[in-house]
Amino acid sequence: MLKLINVCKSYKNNKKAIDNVSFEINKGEIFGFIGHNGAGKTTTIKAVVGIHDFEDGEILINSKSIKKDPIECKKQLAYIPDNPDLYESLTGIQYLNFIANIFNVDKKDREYRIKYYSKQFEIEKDLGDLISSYSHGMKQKLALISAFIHNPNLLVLDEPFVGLDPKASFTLKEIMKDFCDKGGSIFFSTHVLEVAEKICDKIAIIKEGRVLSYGTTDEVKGDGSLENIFMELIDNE
Ligand SMILES: Nc1ncnc2c1ncn2[C@@H]1O[C@H](COP(=O)(O)OP(=O)(O)OP(=O)(O)O)[C@@H](O)[C@H]1O
Repeated sequence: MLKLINVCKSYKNNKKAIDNVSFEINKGEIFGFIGHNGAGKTTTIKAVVGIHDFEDGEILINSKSIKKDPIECKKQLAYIPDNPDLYESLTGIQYLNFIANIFNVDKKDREYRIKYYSKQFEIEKDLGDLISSYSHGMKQKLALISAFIHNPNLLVLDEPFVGLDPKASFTLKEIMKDFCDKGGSIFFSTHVLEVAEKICDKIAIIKEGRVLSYGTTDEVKGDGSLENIFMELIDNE
């Protein structure tokens, strides 16, 4: 579903933010991307979703190149950044309909998905209110609901658990598992190692733009905990 082959990106200062990053996410897999602050997670994510160009390598979404076929790739995915900018002067429901319009989602499907996900995240009764009146967590929930509106094949989430209360975090984990059980794929970054260890099929650990470890969760953590392996790799490499 998503394949990165030796992807390199530098910013204007010529320092490589990501260096030869390669990994693959298959249909039905949850993939956790972990690394310290400034490791290159957001840069990789922005390259995957077509926001950042990159000098070398290739990124394929469902076998299509994000460089050569960006529209087809973007139709397949939904991306939620770590600090989503929503249109504050719209109500929640107006925003969700706006996103549904962009992706040409028909009335029946959008109504069903809006109802289903807003109920799951318990913001059904707030959808008529202006986004400017929402708390940080409510905005995060609205952004997450918008990601499911067009039933994407690939969900790309940058730090999706930040700002969510424990109940909403639990709900999101359940929704992520359900989404992948139905054949979707998820690529997400996180600093919450317990969550990664619990829900991910595969994990990559990145440091200073290079992938230090990559494989199934069991392969990456071996006999230890993910936290131990992470600390070891980050301190020693
Ligand atoms: N717009 C930019 N211009 C120049 N350098 C940048 C830019 N964005 C990121 N970088 C640099 O690229 C490297 C990777 O940053 P990135 O934001 O990808 O890290 P991250 O792993 O997402 O970090 P965090 O966990 O703090 O969000 C860092 O050295 C950062 O300073």
